[in-house]
Amino acid sequence: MHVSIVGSGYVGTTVAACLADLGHDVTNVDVDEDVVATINDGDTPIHEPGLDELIGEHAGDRLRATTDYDAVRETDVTFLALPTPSEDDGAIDLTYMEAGAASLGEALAEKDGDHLVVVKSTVVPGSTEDVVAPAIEETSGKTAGEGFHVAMNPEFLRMGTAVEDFLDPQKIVFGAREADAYETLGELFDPLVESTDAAVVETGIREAEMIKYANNGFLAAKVSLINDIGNICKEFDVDAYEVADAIALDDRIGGKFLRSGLGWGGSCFPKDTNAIIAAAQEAGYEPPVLEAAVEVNDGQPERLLSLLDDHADVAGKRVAVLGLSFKPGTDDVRGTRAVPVIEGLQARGADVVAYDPVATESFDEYYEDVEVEYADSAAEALDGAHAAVAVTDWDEFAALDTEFDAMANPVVVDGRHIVERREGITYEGLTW
Ligand SMILES: NC(=O)C1=CN([C@@H]2O[C@H](COP(=O)(O)OP(=O)(O)OC[C@H]3O[C@@H](n4cnc5c(N)ncnc54)[C@H](O)[C@@H]3O)[C@@H](O)[C@H]2O)C=CC1
Ligand SMILES: O=C(O)[C@H]1O[C@H](OP(=O)(O)OP(=O)(O)OC[C@H]2O[C@@H](n3ccc(=O)[nH]c3=O)[C@H](O)[C@@H]2O)[C@H](O)[C@@H](O)[C@@H]1O
Repeated sequence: MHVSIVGSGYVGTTVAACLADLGHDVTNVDVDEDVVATINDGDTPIHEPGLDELIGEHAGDRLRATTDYDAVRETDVTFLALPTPSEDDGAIDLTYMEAGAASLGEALAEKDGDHLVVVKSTVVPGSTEDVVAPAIEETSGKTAGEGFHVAMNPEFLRMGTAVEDFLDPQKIVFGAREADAYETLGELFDPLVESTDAAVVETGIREAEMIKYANNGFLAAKVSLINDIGNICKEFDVDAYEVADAIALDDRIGGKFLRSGLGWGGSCFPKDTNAIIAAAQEAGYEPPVLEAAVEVNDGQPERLLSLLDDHADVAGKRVAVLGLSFKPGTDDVRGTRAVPVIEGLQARGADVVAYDPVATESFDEYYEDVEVEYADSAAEALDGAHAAVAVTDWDEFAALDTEFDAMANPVVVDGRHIVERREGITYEGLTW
């Protein structure tokens, strides 16, 4: 099939390269000329394992990129993989979706024949039909359900394993109204359904939109619940990781997403929990469990710092921060817990020196206002430090050993259950 994908960030680029790999002819449309040039050169604009190989293989053949929306007319289906950030109050900001839909509508105005528009972005229930479709109608002069059709296909990939997740999904959700839309989506994803155990869920558009928030909300709340339990464990000198290993044996609970500590960050859990809470409030319902999940999450960095206060007065002292990315395996720093930790340390008067294996540059660019010294290695960060805090669970932090000997005061507060306890250091775990 001929597919266009509007927006070529983490999701749009991954989906485009994977659909090309499944045999489709794919065009990425993005407003960013650098992103477009990078893809056409056979390179990846984002860092994801396996993505460079796929783009290298298919660019110039079944995969291309352009800034020109007119290219969508040559395709049967357009996915919208545009950003859906938060407003100041946490509510979803749909301005990118509206702008993309308006440009798409202008291009479709001159297309004869049918076109399917699929919202891939995470949007609150109602957005596809009440915001995206009218924006396309306005500039195309066509009517949704006649000149073009809309559908919703949420994405569940994780950063760091995006290609693997897309090519081996547990479920594929098609939200649509008409049989034709299910059929087109079915045809598009058929190679994936045939080659994996993926379940296909055919549902309504609003249900598809909500499934994405339910998925992320459930996972975020699961981590907050284990953090809540972990905080209780800490009060009673109980190891929350031993408790988690035991409850994981009950398959109604399961063993995933039970790592307690500093809590969730990233570009999606924080924004999506806030967006669905704001949407629920707007509709007249206060969701207490999701609100509590956010509250527990927001409290974890300060709990870590208060444990540090028990062991060291860091005013005027060098403190090492180990890890800047929001999770290991990525240089993405959006929503990272490193920010509240660093700000809390600086509020205590500490001189922060931070180290991350890959995310130093992105952190420095993304958080221009956060002033820290960067080290080239964990050993350099620890050298002369009066305390260290572990923020990201990079494997290399588990291997640290004699590097702690160079600390001026060997206190380690671990927010991720990653540093090994050893002789000679005062070790404090956040929930164990
Ligand atoms: N990043 C992730 O792991 C996941 C993200 N999502 C959702 O997917 C959506 C997209 O997220 P990301 O890919 O992370 O965003 P991103 O910020 O990485 O990429 C967005 C791209 O859209 C482009 N763009 C902006 N306005 C445009 C316009 N008017 N026309 C054409 N291109 C335009 C930007 O230049 C950028 O390349 C969001 O709703 C997000 O919540 C869903 C699952 C996973
Ligand atoms: O909507 C999205 O963008 C994506 O959000 C998450 O993916 P991602 O943000 O890449 O990262 P996760 O691996 O889910 O981790 C999120 C955060 O939770 C934290 N976490 C995760 C698991 C755990 O046990 N404990 C824990 O603190 C991680 O450190 C990280 O900060 C979801 O897992 C994806 O399914 C979803 O598509």
